[in-house]
Amino acid sequence: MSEIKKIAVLTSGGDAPGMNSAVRAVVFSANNLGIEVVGVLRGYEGLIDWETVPLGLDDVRNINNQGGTILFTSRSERFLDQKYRHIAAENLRAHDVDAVVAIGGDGTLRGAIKFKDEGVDIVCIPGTIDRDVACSEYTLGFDTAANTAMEAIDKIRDSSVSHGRCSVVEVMGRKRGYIALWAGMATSADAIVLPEKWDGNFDYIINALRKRHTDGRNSYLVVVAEGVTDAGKLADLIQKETGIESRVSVLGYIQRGGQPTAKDRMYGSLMGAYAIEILRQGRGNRIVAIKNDILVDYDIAEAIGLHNNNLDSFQYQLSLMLAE
Ligand SMILES: Nc1ncnc2c1ncn2[C@@H]1O[C@H](COP(=O)(O)OP(=O)(O)O)[C@@H](O)[C@H]1O
Ligand SMILES: O=P(O)(O)OC[C@H]1O[C@](O)(COP(=O)(O)O)[C@@H](O)[C@@H]1O
Repeated sequence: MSEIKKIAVLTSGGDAPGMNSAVRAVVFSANNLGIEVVGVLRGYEGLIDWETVPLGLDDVRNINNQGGTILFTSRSERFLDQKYRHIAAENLRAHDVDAVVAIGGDGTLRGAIKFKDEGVDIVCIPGTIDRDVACSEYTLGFDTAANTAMEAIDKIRDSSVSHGRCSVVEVMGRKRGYIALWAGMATSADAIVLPEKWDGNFDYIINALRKRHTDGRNSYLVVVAEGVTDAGKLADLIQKETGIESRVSVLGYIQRGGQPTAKDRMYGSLMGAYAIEILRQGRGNRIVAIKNDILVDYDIAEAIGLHNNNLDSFQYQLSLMLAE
């Protein structure tokens, strides 16, 4: 890679708390090296339409505490089409941009791989509340989302206890159960239903709730990851099979919003700065990741090839034991 004089930064896919800290660190770190930064609006869509803003220090000074992403984001259908990726690459060349920093989840990574074929140097930062980027132990936004879910479930439990009901709470995470596991354990859920462990059988939940009912307990909490089943149907089933009055709460987008936790601000800052360090070293087509709590980076193609559908088995076993 030739010397970097100008870069573009974008956020893509689901917004995640901490993305702003990463953008801020990218701008500060680039500025330190005399590299110009343009912010691309609405993820890959903004590359295709060349919707950009210049980003200087004053543009990013007070964004650490903001949820969402100041650069906006999108799920770009057009970027799936090579014709539009070519237009995006031509736009970058026409504006003398040497490299792109893309902050997003596994879809953003898949887009980055394809974009590489258009001759674009790209460094990715894992940003998604789902924590589903296999190469990295952490993805920006997870901590904030898990805390938001925990606080919401605490409140739901207050009502559940008052009425002696069963609350079934659905949390986000696509095919991964990290938000459910963390929020469920933190709120002492009676059952946590995870995609990674789901065998299509609700009997163990029904039996566990029946036993609690018989033992005289008067409130029940089931946390279910969205990747498993329809939470409303599960609440209906619980009511039908156990006689416990049941209600469903789907937490939805509150899990994506709100002020980032210190962890997301810190990791956003670290990952943003590390992305610029990778480019300074003349390396492209990398993804920043966390391994053993240390910053590392992988070739994007190698990272995409990694699959990790396992949950930490100690954490999982503990979640079962604590729900007894
Ligand atoms: N196979 C692919 N080829 C090209 N672009 C892709 C591909 N998969 C995803 N993308 C792009 O990445 C964007 C973000 O991916 P998405 O799955 O929506 O969110 P996330 O990055 O959070 O997982 C998509 O909207 C699309 O524009
Ligand atoms: O914003 P949309 O398109 O409704 O997508 C909802 C999905 O986005 C997420 O909130 C975040 O996922 P990504 O970060 O992979 O985009 C998922 O947990 C959820 O399934």
